[in-house]
Amino acid sequence: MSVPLQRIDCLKLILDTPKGRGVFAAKRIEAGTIIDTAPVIILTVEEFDKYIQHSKLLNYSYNWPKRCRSSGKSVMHQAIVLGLGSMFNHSSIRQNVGWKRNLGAEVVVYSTLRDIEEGEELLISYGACLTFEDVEAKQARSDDEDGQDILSRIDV
Ligand SMILES: C[S@@+](CC[C@H](N)C(=O)[O-])C[C@H]1O[C@@H](n2cnc3c(N)ncnc32)[C@H](O)[C@@H]1O
Repeated sequence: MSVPLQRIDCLKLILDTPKGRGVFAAKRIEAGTIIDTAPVIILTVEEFDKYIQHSKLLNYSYNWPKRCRSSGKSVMHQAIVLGLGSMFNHSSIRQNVGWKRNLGAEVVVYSTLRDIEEGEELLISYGACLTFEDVEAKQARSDDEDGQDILSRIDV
């Protein structure tokens, strides 16, 4: 069995964003473009519970459903995504890259959800359960508080 590995070459890694390292477009990328195909390392439940969840690698793991050989039931595992897949930052409102697990090939395929302009960050959604404070949510809250502050000073 072989898996085609696709990655576009017009990307750059910026090291010092407010979210740490992040992937940016070095030129315009059209909607529907495959950005990367990232192989994963699937962890056993024990490996994750005993070691990985207590380490930095927790921040680089994805839920990975796997069929149990004996029961035939699907059991949720965790997988570490290799390469570029681990460098995409999260946005709840500005995500421009979608991702899909290919369970058989043990890869995650990332593709653009819309046209992305040169200089834009490539952002995915990690879902609702974040293990860190989202800088965008923090920014939105402080913008909101500034608005409330201005309103409270207006005499009506
Ligand atoms: C998969 S890594 C992404 C690459 C990471 N920035 C790095 O330098 O290794 C996930 C980590 O990036 C950071 N991160 C991603 N999205 C973020 C966001 N919206 N707000 C704050 N930190 C974010 C968090 O530290 C998170 O644990």
